Amino acid sequence: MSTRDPLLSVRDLTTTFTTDEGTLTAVDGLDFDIHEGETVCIVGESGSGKTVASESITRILSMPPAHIDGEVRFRGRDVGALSDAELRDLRGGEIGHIFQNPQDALNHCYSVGWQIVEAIQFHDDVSEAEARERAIELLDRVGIPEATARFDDYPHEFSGGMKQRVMIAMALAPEPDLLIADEPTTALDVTIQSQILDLLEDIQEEFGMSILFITHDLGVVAEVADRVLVMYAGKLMEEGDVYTIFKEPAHPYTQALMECLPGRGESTKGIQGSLPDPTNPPDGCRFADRCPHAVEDCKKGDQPTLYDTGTADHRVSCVYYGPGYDESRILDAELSTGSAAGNGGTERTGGMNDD
Ligand SMILES: Nc1ncnc2c1ncn2[C@@H]1O[C@H](COP(=O)(O)OP(=O)(O)OP(=O)(O)O)[C@@H](O)[C@H]1O
Ligand code: NI
Repeated sequence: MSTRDPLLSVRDLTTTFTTDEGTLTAVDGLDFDIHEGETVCIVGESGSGKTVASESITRILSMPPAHIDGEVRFRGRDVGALSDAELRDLRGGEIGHIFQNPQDALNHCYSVGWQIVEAIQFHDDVSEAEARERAIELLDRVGIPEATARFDDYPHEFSGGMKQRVMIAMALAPEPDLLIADEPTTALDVTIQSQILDLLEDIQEEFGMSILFITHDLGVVAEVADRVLVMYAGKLMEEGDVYTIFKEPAHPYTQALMECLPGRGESTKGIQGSLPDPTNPPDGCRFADRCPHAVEDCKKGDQPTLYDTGTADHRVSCVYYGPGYDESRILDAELSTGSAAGNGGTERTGGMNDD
């Protein structure tokens, strides 16, 4: 990794909600960077805080109920210090967002063409005719057939995959430097899903933007990521480049996720047990209750610090990588379950998923 300044730098990001059950900590002390042109994936089970983390960056979350602490810098600018108007400019400009459900993000009362025109004009002072022309180019670029003819169609006249393409066109309209994509393909069937992933990849190359991609699907991670952040119960458990994460997953949680990989979709059996109560997280490692390797130290104090594994830019929050422990116990345990990355259908022996 180079020493150039990151495009986005997030430090000690902590987002809490006030609920009837008490303070719910959705994201707890998250640190990460995104460099220019890079695709960073946040992966983790439902409820681990992926969406809240990504929506805390540009503060899409309404505040209150959310309370956001920590530091977010975009191109060196302190995002936390921006006014509401500046935040709106940031969201409609340098940072684009696409969501799982284009249904919710598109306005049913306007043609898709005009929604893109609006997105262009929000950012650029161009004539309506020019914005219209650019909107058609964008629709064409994201693979809407007969873009000119479809400009005046309403969202309901598009299929799910086509609607997602329209959303991508809208997000691209202001030529963002960072695109935040929160489960953008989860609602789509597998064929359409891979077309959309290919589209995002092509567009990224063409526009040179960075992508923060959120998914619970390691299959998708393998396809799109340069670097991976594994989140669990609001904490960063492991980070590394995509090859390292798939070849040498270091955290028992990451290893457990890998084991769910072949059954992509509904058939995934998942990891036994469930996430801890976010209003009352346990001491020690948040995953300790579900971890086959947990020892007493894992249930004491704070979440372990992120230890270097010895592989470049690979860090893991697990006591076994700290002083006095032998990490080979974890790494070898992983090896014995066979290569998890994409071999498909391997029945595993022993451990977490056994009933
Ligand atoms: N507005 C809110 N008020 C209270 N709690 C919230 C709110 N939004 C999210 N949470 C809680 O924050 C935690 C993290 O939620 P988040 O949606 O970020 O998870 P996720 O990793 O994106 O999950 P999924 O894969 O299901 O999208 C969860 O416990 C969730 O219930
Ligand atoms: Ni989410």
